Amino acid sequence: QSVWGYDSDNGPERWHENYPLAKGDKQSPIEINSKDVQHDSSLAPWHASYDPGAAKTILNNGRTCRVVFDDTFDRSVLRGGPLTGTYRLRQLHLHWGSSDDHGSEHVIDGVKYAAELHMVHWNPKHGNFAGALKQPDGVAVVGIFLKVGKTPKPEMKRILEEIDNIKTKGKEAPFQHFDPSILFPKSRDYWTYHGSFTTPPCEECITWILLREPIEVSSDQMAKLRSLSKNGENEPVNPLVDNWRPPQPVKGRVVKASFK
Ligand SMILES: COc1cccc(N2C=Cc3cc(S(N)(=O)=O)sc3S2(=O)=O)c1
Ligand SMILES: [Zn+2]
Repeated sequence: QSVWGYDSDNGPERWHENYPLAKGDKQSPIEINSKDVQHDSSLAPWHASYDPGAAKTILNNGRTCRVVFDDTFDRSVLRGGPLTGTYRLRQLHLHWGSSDDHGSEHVIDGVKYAAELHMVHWNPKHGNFAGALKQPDGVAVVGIFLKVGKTPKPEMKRILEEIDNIKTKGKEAPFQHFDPSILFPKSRDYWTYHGSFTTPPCEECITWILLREPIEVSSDQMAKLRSLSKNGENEPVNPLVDNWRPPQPVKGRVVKASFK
């Protein structure tokens, strides 16, 4: 049993026992209510320029399915939007539910999406990732909501095709020649606010950029994601589902919107 997880004995309500930052006042995710959002006309558009050759591997770490990228130089970068400078893409991963009616971490006007995809970037001006964690502007995460619909986005197929090779905890497979920007929806509209990792250690070093337009997946694709296991090979099957943290107190933070 790992120190933290999403079960009753090691889940979000108990993370603060080993990770005190979990009780901070800039925690993520949060519930976004459009009536409280402030349109900021000074917010610039954001730009991602990713090198498909930077993709390395896909892994099941027992808590999520993660694609890892080469971030040893400015190879796949995010800039603009609320960000100052260039942020390097390090990894992407997902959070999902046990059924299509929930699974996202951020909740928008009461709506929970079936899943939420996070693209994690860090600011190399802080030397390395560990250094970036200690800075309020150290990390930028682009969040994309996954909605179950009739016209699933074919670009998700590449990730889901790999699931069969990483069924159990600790499994890893090569994952190359992949440009994650194909996952972006048409609209570049976003919300942005300052928050934290949604998992321990819960550092408050993240500029969140949440895309307003969800991408569509099929119910079968969601079932594929739910076929991942938390357990290792030859251990009792423990489905990897509901790996999301519930919304945390906003504590006076203002969410800005790039759109009216
Ligand atoms: C010192 O190693 C560290 C320190 C801090 C975070 C992490 N990571 C593991 C969880 C985690 C959760 C992320 S989320 N859901 O907020 O986008 S991003 C992320 S991580 O960077 O891969 C590793
Ligand atoms: Zn995440």
